[in-house]
Amino acid sequence: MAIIQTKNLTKRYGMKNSVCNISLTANEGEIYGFLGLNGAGKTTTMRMLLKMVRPTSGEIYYSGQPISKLSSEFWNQIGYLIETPHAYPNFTVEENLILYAKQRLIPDSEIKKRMDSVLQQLLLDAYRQVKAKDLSLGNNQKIGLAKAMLHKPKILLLDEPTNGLDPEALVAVRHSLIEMAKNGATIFISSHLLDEMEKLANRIGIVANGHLLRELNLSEFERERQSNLYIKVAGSAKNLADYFTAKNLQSTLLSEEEILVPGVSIRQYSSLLKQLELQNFNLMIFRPVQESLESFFLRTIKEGH
Ligand SMILES: Nc1ncnc2c1ncn2[C@@H]1O[C@H](COP(=O)(O)OP(=O)(O)OP(=O)(O)O)[C@@H](O)[C@H]1O
Repeated sequence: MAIIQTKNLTKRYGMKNSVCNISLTANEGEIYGFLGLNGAGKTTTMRMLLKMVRPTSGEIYYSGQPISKLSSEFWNQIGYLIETPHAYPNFTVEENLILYAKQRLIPDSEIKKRMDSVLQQLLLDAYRQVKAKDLSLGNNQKIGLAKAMLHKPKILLLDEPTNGLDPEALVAVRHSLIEMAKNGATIFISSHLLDEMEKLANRIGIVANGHLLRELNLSEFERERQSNLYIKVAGSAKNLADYFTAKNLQSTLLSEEEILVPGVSIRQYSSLLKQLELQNFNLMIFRPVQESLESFFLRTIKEGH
């Protein structure tokens, strides 16, 4: 079921379209990675989804309801992280969260339990009594995430949520978000951290210059990402590259001993392997490597222009 949907969403500032005819869909339980370079239009789209910015044209629907018709109770089911600072600087982490829980109308009897759970999930437990102004960048970001998650929202909108997080925190946040999505939450994340998104998202939207170039789910991405053949030889990979060139196959030299050959299907592997052995190439590694989301993203943007 479509939970977040936009139709021809557009935002113009002066003569420039920051967001141009974006039609996207995030379904129930999906983690949607909204990917784009700096200035692509991600935050502007997020702001429109959160009613912080009025679209120039186009529509936004939540669970099929136009955004203008949504009740205030509905907005209570949304959690978001969009701008810094996330907290009152002179309040401790705990004080900030209690204040926020009250604003979110979480019953007093529930607040401590929710707060304990979120602080533990986000590895923020040890900082409960620290004032927000004394926190590191990453821990400040975690307060923003804790606030977004505290009331167990059904929809989460997160703008660059993993900014400033260390590797341990990245894993913790990833697990928390995956767990929320498994429990039915729909999570819409804008990011340009593609390695992280590859581990997290099960639907991807690629935006460039305000346009949505591609939207695809995980199985479509699996089908479309290129498979490359990676070969390492004991000796000179340049000779191997020349051999492929003679066979009209392009290749990329990765180092003196390594080479990447795109566009070879796995069915061709055994005959190619035999040919290379016949040519006396001393093969050390011969295996497929999947194109990364980063490479797919850059290729999509390049082709989209
Ligand atoms: N209030 C505004 N007035 C004028 N132009 C704006 C305004 N807000 C955003 N823009 C422009 O819209 C474009 C998209 O900006 P946006 O912040 O949405 O990009 P982004 O994808 O979130 O980038 P980043 O990854 O750097 O945060 C940019 O060219 C930006 O300068």
